[in-house]
Amino acid sequence: MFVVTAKEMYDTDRYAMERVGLEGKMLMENAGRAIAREMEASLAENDNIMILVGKGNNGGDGFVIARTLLERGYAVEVLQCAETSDIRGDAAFHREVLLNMGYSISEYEGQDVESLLQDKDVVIDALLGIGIKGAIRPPYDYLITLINQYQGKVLSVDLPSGIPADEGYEVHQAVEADQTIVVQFPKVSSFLQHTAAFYGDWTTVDIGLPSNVIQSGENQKKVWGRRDVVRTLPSRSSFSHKGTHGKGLVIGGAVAMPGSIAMTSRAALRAGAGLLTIATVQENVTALAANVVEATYHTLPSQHGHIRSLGELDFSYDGIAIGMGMGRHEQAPTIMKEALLQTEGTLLIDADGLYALKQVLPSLSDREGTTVLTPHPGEMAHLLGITVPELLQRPFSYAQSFATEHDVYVVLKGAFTLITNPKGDQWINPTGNAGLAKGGTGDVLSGILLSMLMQPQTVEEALCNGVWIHGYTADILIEQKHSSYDLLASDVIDGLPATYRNIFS
Ligand SMILES: NC(=O)C1=CN([C@@H]2O[C@H](COP(=O)(O)OP(=O)(O)OC[C@H]3O[C@@H](n4cnc5c(N)ncnc54)[C@H](OP(=O)(O)O)[C@@H]3O)[C@@H](O)[C@H]2O)[C@@H](O)CC1
Ligand SMILES: [K+]
Repeated sequence: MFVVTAKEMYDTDRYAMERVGLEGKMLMENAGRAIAREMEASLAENDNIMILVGKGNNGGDGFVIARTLLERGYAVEVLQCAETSDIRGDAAFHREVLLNMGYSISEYEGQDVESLLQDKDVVIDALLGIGIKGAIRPPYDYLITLINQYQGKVLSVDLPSGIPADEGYEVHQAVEADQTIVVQFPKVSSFLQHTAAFYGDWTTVDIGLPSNVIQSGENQKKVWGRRDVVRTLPSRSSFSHKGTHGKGLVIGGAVAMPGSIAMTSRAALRAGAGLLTIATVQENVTALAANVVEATYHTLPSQHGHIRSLGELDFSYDGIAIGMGMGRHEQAPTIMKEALLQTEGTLLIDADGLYALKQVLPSLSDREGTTVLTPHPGEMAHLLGITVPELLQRPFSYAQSFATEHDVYVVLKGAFTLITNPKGDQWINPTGNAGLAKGGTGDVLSGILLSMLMQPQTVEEALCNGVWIHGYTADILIEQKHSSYDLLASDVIDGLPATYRNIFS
């Protein structure tokens, strides 16, 4: 499923009209009818419905929705919140059709909308769509405030009015929808931390727009769904052996932090790694060996409880993960630089490793092999030299510029984990829940990703599948046995068998 910006949506619209021959009126008809059909699932037969219609094409959709619902017998009142002379083009056309069918339209002229809403069960918000620019102007500011005070159900058309399609905007005022019916493609703002909640539950409707424009465009954004996982996750040959499933190495840990590396390693093994070696400080090996019995160990020289150097470490592995529980200390950048230069194959860098990386960033360009960074917003902001709020305003652009500049894959963790490849293509992961906001879940993700990177699939597939599996496992655990309060990172490791059984069933 493609995720689009306002520009991509307008380009597609133009292409459909100018090149394909789908008229704007027809698209609006398709949109309004499909949205009305979808909304019916949330409506009761005798609901009193108010549609608030704005001046642009979002309002145009509103006229079609009104007509469709009226024809189906619903009690619908249409409140046009713009001057008739300001309504133009396809929206004006569908306004006329509504009137020609014998239905009436009330115009907003400063009347008491609050009391008009009092006897309504549902408000349909068709005030503003992807054409919004700047701070909300009257009368929409007042109407949005009223909608948000209103106690009944609020259904938004395409976007909750006031929310732009794109990233990079501060939102001061917007409709808090219970449900949003999105035209054709989800917009970027449904995956941003500060705007997603305004959408409520959202779903898309197909209005017959072609996807060629987006498919042929640069820097595509897609949601990675269950079907993608089932399609790409390699099943195992009965003739495979442990070497076929990847020989991995995890470098990290310190005396004060033995848990991280244990979780990464257990997760990697559970997720399917064939062989795993843990390289860590000698003080931790005995305890770790009792905990992760399937791994082999390489002891590293230590100083003050952390890794002093990588010593005689052998780097010939199918995949290497570094950084978890390593600590932030003086030797860390030198260790990181060595790992960057010595690892010929795939190198995944997480946690403290990312802080060390910041100091040796130029070495990234000396690498031939695949590099994967798995930062949370704090780590990503540190790497970019910006603040977390700045990053969260534009996570898509920042992840993209970093990935393309440094020729790396970036897995930016968050409520909507974003995977970016070095070309700048992006995938959004829809799985996961608040239970994952707990220490150790990042270590577990690194382990799953390390394992995935060693299986026969592309790097993109490995990362998207790994992130999906991690989130999905947490979702199943919350649904069946845990809650978002008590879920632990190690529960996610223990939940992996059920996930695999489910995917391959
Ligand atoms: N393929 C597609 O794309 C299809 C799209 N479709 C639908 O069309 C929608 C996009 O329509 P659109 O372009 O007319 O924009 P939309 O948001 O309705 O209105 C913008 C108007 O609002 C105003 N305005 C702007 N900012 C403002 C503010 N801050 N505060 C107050 N007012 C503000 C501004 O007027 P201005 O005040 O600048 O004169 C402008 O004229 C889209 O979301 C979808 O629902 C479907 O019908 C079919 C296929
Ligand atoms: K809207």
